[in-house]
Amino acid sequence: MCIRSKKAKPRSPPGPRGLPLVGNLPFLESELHSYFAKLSRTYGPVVKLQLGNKIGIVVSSPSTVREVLKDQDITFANRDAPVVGLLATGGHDIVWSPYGPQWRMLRKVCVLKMLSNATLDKMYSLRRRETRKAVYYLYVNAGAPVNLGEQMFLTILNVVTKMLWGSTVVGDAGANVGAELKQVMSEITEILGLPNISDFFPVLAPLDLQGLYKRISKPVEKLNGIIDNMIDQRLKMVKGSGESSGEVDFLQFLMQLKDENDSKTPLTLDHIKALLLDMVIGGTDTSSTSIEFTLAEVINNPEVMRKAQKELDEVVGKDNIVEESHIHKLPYLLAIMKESLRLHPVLPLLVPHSPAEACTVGGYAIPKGCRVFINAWAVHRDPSIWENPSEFNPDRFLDGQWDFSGNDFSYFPFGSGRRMCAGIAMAERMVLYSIATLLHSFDWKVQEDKNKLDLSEKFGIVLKLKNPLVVVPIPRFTNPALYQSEL
Ligand code: HEM
Repeated sequence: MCIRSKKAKPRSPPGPRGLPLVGNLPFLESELHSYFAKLSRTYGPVVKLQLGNKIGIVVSSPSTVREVLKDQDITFANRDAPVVGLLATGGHDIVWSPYGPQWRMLRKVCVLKMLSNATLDKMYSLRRRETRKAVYYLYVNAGAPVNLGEQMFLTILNVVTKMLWGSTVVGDAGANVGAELKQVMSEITEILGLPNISDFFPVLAPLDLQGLYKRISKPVEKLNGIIDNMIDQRLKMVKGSGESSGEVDFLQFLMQLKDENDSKTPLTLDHIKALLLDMVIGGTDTSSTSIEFTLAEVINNPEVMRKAQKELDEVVGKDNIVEESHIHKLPYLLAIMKESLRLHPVLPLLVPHSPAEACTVGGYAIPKGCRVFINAWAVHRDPSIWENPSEFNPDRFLDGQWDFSGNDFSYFPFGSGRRMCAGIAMAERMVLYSIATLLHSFDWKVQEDKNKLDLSEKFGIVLKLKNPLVVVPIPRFTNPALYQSEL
């Protein structure tokens, strides 16, 4: 229910003046998250922007975020889908579906079945294998600078795609698909991150003035081709004519679910394709970028690295390798992940929400259908909430006061409420297991000509490090057998 005052008509939120027709569009800065934080310091926790024909609302205090994501959760459960985003998934996926029966059915399949702890447990061997391969690669290249961000992206991409269709493609075919996916995904995410006139002036959308729709069409077509091919191969396997490694994967599971067809809202092939896309696009870049930021922060804070390695040595030992079963015994490591996601929430403005009806937030009028940016990045660095907010200090999370549940509106890196991240369980496993393995297996040094790593951020659909994380791994184990690719 929307909260409406019966007395005075609520005022429009304050915000910077714009130009006729285009409004504030020409003044948007490329680092949107820090620009919005600056506006909030001037205009307050609810700011209005005129973005062409569209109204943008920036929300950036715990109490106003709570009004949006908790008190009026249902009203704000819609998305304002970008034109190019809809082209990629046809609107059949979770991320861009409007709040309704289709979204509910997809989310249920995803959270309760595909990404449940039970299913994720069954897939541990896949995550382990890919992580061991990465460790071996780093060992072989020890002592020399490696692009750790790129390595982590490839590792997570392999983990995610193996979980999606690992037993569908076997051998070299899998590696080729990985390389092709990396290419098309970087093209798609780059275009998704660019402001598009078609979103701000829907009447102009058919003209595609910046050519973004045309540009994204090619990689989207390729991505669809890859996924169609996976589905074809899986269908052939069902008929008994394909190879299989014997492991269960999401695609296999979704095809079974489609055939069972026991829901009022049936799962179609279009849904399956769109769900796979959500997992690849939504799951890979977010997780690998978090790993990258976390390692970069730890390397810049040698005392944190020392404490993390001490904890790992005590729990895992130095003549053993990290397993996922160790993770719950590593509270300092969890505090490191939380602190990294506080300083660098990889979706700093979440995914834009949109109210289904006019309502009020912070006492201001919020029009139906506007684009709401929830500035998690600004809340996570608010000095009235966090002591020395720009300092990387995992200790602040050791008392367990904040978690990933989204119940506290001072800390919500995965969002909160109905539309919060559907992949938290998987993200937590992949990120913690990777950073535990990287810190346990290696010491990390910056390149000789540098004292510290530059942690400047670059805004995009996913917040990234501006400069690639190039660092030097130094093996910690005396027994070289612990670095062999698969133990
Ligand atoms: C560290 C890694 C990750 C972070 C920080 C993260 C964060 C987020 C955030 C902030 C949202 C938007 C919440 C909102 O708009 O209110 C989101 C949505 C979503 N995430 Fe994640 N995510 C991560 C990894 C993953 C993974 C691994 C998957 C799946 C494999 C995933 C699947 C999704 C989906 C499907 C949505 C859309 C939910 C909906 O609209 O109902 N995410 N995520």
